[in-house]
Amino acid sequence: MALLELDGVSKAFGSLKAVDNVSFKVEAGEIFGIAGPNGSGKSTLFNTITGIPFGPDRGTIRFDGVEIQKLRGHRIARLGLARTFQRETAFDGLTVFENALMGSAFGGQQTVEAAASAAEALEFVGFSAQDFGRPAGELSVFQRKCLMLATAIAMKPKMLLLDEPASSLTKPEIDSSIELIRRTAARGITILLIEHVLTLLMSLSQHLLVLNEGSVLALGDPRTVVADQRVVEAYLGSRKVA
Ligand SMILES: Nc1ncnc2c1ncn2[C@@H]1O[C@H](COP(=O)(O)OP(=O)(O)OP(=O)(O)O)[C@@H](O)[C@H]1O
Repeated sequence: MALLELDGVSKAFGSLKAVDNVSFKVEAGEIFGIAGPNGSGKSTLFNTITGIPFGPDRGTIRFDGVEIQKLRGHRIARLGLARTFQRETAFDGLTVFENALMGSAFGGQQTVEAAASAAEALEFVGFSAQDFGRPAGELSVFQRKCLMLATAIAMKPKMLLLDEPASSLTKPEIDSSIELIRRTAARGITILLIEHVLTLLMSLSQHLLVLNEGSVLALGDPRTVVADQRVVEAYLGSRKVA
């Protein structure tokens, strides 16, 4: 049984079909990539899956055997589905540790366990104990992305939805992100990943889905998908993908 299964999922804003009849499956343990041009519906798709801030208008979403398309965001999170956002979101006035604690507490853990998971997740993404007391507002963009990831990992999710984890990063930071996502998957967390940076998608994903104008344009092995002429025309232009 797939860990996540979408069947005919749609979401419209007025007459704009932002997500249009999308179906796919993500198997437990894999890294599944989603690409597509600006405005193709990637973030809206994540929103409909997580219920944050809204679910789909139509279609079925099954996570770990449970239909979630009508559940509220916090219920979905507590089933083990966590997400990060395109823009680095953190509570700037709270410390690094308090931010991660928000994740483990939101995930439903009690005080002692929540503190331990927060500390472990922060160390896992590269924070030292000295960083724990720093205000999140002091962090660099890369560190804020790491904090957002740690906050999600502290929830102890079965699956993590990462929305453009490499945006606004330098090449060495992108390489560090690739390594971090790989290590996160090695913890047994299934990953659904939206990204514009193709090197990241190509080096990490076992399956790649390309959205165009809200619909699935191509789905399959990443190398086959990026060689698909429709994908080249819609998304890659004339750029060659090594
Ligand atoms: N809350 C909203 N209200 C109205 N229209 C929206 C809303 N959210 C998204 N849209 C529209 O839905 C379409 C899909 O947007 P979405 O942000 O999902 O695309 P995307 O593929 O994630 O784009 P990008 O790569 O630029 O982040 C766009 O035309 C966008 O303007």
